[in-house]
Amino acid sequence: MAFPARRFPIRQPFALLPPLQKMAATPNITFVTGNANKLKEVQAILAPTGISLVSHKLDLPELQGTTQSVSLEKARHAASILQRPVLTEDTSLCFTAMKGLPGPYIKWFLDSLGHDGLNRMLVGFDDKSAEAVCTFAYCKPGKEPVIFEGRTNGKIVPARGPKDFGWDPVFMPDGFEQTYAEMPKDIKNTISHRYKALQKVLEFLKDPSNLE
Ligand SMILES: O=c1[nH]c(=O)c2ncn([C@@H]3O[C@H](COP(=O)(O)OP(=O)(O)OP(=O)(O)O)[C@@H](O)[C@H]3O)c2[nH]1
Ligand SMILES: [Mg+2]
Repeated sequence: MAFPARRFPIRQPFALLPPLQKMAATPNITFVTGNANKLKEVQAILAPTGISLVSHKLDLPELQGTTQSVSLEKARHAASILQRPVLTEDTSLCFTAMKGLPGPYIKWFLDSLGHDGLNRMLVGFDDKSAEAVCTFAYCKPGKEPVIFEGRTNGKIVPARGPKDFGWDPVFMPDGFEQTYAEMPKDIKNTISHRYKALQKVLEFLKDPSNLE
């Protein structure tokens, strides 16, 4: 199995996960998101599989609750509006020192406080560790969604790198000296919370009975 060449500094041996494989049958998937950067990453990660992704932009209500409950409700809602099977995604950024907060509310913390504010939230704590969590949910209209989670551990650092995607500049994954924003996209897309969750989505999609 070919692995991407290492073109980035690492602090410790770190195994890159394998690229996703071409699928025998390639379903059409409706991915519902209002976030263009998420869509680009999902398209890039799924490219080797042959799956064709139809994207649909909906501004879905997001209930308060755990990462899982927010994801489940987003998927139920999207399937009910579009009346077809859908894939949705919700991303959390969980600070260990804050017992998992901001978690699913990271979007609002980031919008209000910016990168500097996210760092300042941790000033009183020695522990700067955080977990990026991606939760996909697949749902058919009227049925219960199935969820798939991917997690990547790292720490919160002063912003470094391009600022075009969310909190990427302040998240440095464990084993790397670069933030998500600084590292090449093809590296982020092989270690990220999103990549790990999509691996599980693909396992599920390989079973045709799950798509009926
Ligand atoms: O630096 C980042 N690297 C990532 O890999 C990543 N994935 C999501 N995000 C941001 O985290 C919040 C999640 O909120 P979120 O899951 O509700 O997304 P969203 O509302 O933008 O889209 P969607 O809900 O329509 O899919 C939003 O601010 C996203 O921009 C990321 N930031
Ligand atoms: Mg959202």
